[in-house]
Amino acid sequence: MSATSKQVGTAANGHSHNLKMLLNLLDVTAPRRLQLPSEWTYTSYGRDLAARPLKRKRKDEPAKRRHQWHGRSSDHATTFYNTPLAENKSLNVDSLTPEQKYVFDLAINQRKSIFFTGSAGTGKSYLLHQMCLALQEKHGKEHVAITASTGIAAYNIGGVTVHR
Ligand SMILES: Nc1ncnc2c1ncn2[C@@H]1O[C@H](COP(=O)(O)OP(=O)(O)OP(=O)(O)O)[C@@H](O)[C@H]1O
Repeated sequence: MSATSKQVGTAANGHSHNLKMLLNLLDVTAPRRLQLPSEWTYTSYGRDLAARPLKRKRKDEPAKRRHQWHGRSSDHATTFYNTPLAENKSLNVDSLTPEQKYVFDLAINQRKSIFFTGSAGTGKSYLLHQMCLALQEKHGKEHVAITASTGIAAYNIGGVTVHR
């Protein structure tokens, strides 16, 4: 009976000790005095501390680079020409494969609304860039909008997200 009580007592003490350790670790009681390196801290204050240099860095980024990543430019053509895929690429219809040429012709010459797809690396992005270049040449850069449903997809094709 006494052994059981002792065991219970020890367990309770252990819990309280563990709780104290946890509170110390999380520094719930005094978050403002937290001095641990940011990667060791788990309080919201610690996360704030860790995020501060990133926020500062983001603020210091040149405006042009921010436009490039977040597509905040109203000039879609500027964003398009800043993407790695579009760099050093000019309109070259002769470079297209017969399948690419077929799709290109449907969209650009026959003005059809089209959906094209294919396996990875079959040249969809390349074709899309060529079509964008052709449309920009035909109608002017400011009249061609390139959009995608997610930020990463938009960045890949030099566009902006649809909701912008
Ligand atoms: N007609 C072409 N002439 C020259 N290079 C091409 C042509 N078509 C595609 N490529 C090149 O082939 C590679 C793959 O093409 P691309 O990235 O357009 O494929 P994708 O179908 O968009 O791939 P993913 O589905 O993985 O995004 C790229 O390096 C691209 O420049």
